[in-house]
Amino acid sequence: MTGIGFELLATDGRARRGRVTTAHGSIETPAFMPVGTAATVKAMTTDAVASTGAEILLGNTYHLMLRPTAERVAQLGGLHRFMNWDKPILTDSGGFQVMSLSDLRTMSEEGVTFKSHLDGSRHHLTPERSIQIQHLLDSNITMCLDECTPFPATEAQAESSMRLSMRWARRSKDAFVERPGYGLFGIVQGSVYPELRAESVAALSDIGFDGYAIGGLAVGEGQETMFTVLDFTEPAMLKQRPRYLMGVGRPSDLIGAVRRGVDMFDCVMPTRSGRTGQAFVRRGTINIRNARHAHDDRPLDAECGCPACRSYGRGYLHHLFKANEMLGPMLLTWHNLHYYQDLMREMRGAIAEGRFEQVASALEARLTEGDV
Ligand SMILES: COC(=O)c1ccc(CCNc2nc3cc4nc(N)[nH]c(=O)c4cc3[nH]2)cc1
Ligand SMILES: [Zn+2]
Repeated sequence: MTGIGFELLATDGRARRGRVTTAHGSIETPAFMPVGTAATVKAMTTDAVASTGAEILLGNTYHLMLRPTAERVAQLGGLHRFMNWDKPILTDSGGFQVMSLSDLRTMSEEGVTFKSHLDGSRHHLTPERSIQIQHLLDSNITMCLDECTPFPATEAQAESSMRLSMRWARRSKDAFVERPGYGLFGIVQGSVYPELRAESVAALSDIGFDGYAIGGLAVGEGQETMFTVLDFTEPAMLKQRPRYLMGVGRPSDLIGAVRRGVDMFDCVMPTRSGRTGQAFVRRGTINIRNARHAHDDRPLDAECGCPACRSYGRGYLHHLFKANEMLGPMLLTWHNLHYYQDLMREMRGAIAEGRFEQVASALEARLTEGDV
């Protein structure tokens, strides 16, 4: 098998149950990837991440090229060895992070030049350099360097941005070193415009990739627009290849996107909001810092089997956050990741049994019960 493998095991409507196979193991889909930006899923050991059921992590080219550099990670055995995670890793290519984190950046046909948000040093990222960095990291799934088209964008702006990304996709593919168990994903752009999305899907399919990400979403367009874009983009995408919706999302986003044929997800939501005291539970969300949890001895979610819910009450978690104790962010991060994996596992089972719509509607109905 050169590249990565993908088996489509079952479908239920447009929802898909599949399996991605890589050199570091397989991933059951639909799958959620915890974000491990700087070679760590913040506040979690890799054993803790594995205990939630996660089978693949996301790393970031942008952060790791700045610190400690890709060459240092390679020198120390690659990202798997470096961070003690022996399962698959996907790395984003850096374009999105440059635009959202660095300053003084200039875009050209060649690539993007930017100043580090850490120390102001200048850096140059091209498709070729991004692919080389992800190779040095020993990433199982490499992402093409693209431009995430800002939202909103006029059709002309979106067209020009998407076509640049398609030229960069060709250069990324030419720079990628094919290895069994390692793959390269293209990224569909085109903002909210059906013809541009279709042109991008066709361009990437002609080049040929191991999987196809849907980029340019979760950039402030809102859930309804995101679903509309999925509704007209997904049908044109190759069925025998994984689809990855970048940067998504909240539980209701995941349910709606799985319903529309997405196989893979990543988002900082469960980890970043966990650190600020927001817990995702089956009935909605809980802000543990709210005074009404101070005397409540119930677990965050009675149906959750995570270490936080098994051993601690809301009153204790409330105390930890009020006292700014580091165990607070650790436990809420662990809970959120565990809940996200439970949600994906429940959807995988439902698709396999042909009960997706029934299960998804019930999950969505419970979520609207609000802050509990
Ligand atoms: C507490 O939660 C948060 O702070 C928080 C912040 C941002 C997002 C949204 C992230 N959205 C997003 N990430 C993305 C990453 C991307 N990478 C590439 N290469 N190309 C893209 O086209 C692209 C689009 C994205 N959209 C979600 C949650
Ligand atoms: Zn829990």
